[in-house]
Amino acid sequence: MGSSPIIELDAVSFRYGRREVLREVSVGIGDGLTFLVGENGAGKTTFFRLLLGAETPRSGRIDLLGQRTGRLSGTQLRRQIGYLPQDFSYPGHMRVRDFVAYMAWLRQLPTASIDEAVTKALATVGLADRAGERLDQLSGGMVRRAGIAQALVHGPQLLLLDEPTVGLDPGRRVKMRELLVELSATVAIVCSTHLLEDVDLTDGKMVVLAGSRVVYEGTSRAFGDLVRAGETTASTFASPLEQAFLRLTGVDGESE
Ligand SMILES: Nc1ncnc2c1ncn2[C@@H]1O[C@H](COP(=O)(O)OP(=O)(O)OP(=O)(O)O)[C@@H](O)[C@H]1O
Repeated sequence: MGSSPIIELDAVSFRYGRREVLREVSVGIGDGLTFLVGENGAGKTTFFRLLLGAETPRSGRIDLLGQRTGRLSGTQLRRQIGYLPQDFSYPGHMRVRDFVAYMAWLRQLPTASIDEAVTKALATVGLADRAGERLDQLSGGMVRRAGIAQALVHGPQLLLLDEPTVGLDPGRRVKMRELLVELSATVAIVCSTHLLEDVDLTDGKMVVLAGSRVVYEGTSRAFGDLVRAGETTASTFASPLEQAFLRLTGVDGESE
């Protein structure tokens, strides 16, 4: 994992009205794969919206790709970042290939390169053989993969994926994790999840959000070690991984 900071937050605070979401959060994210982990409502989507300039921090500084977020133009954002929103809505009637091509065109990829870029993006996510099908003919996991294809088709420097595993069964979540690990060799990825099973504990980095703070920032391997070394009794039903998470986040049971 490289050390160049792609995302840097310095003492960032944000609230919706009286609801505090981030309190003086400082964190740096570099190359490779980073999992942004937090319970429902922890602020993962808000974190992405702040990066994208869709929300403005109340205080603090956010640098993205070496520039202060507010100063990046819409065009720069579209070209350099690939985003898969959590509530990924897609035109079901469109064919997979046409949809990804349309998204490439929106990101202002030169027309002459679109065909090749779409073919490459669909092959990368394992959808080459479904390119001619309508999106509403795909399974949930395939739709998410089409969502990733549209996010990376224009060759961005950074992929922001908001809960790409939502609604997927355990087998498909494992496949998604494998895909992200593979992709992260060529593009920096921040992937949010509330499911610890999604995190690759052999590689990559983790940022854990809870109580408006970053409660863990480090490699996921070190988090795994922490888990194995921990002797918590947070919940007898939780796996060791969940126990460590519950201890860090101070939550024992369902939130919200
Ligand atoms: N537009 C909004 N106005 C007011 N409160 C909001 C708004 N959007 C989010 N919130 C609140 O801010 C907090 C953080 O929400 P956010 O969607 O960022 O969390 P999350 O970690 O992405 O959650 P989830 O895993 O459920 O998607 C929650 O308490 C949520 O209810």
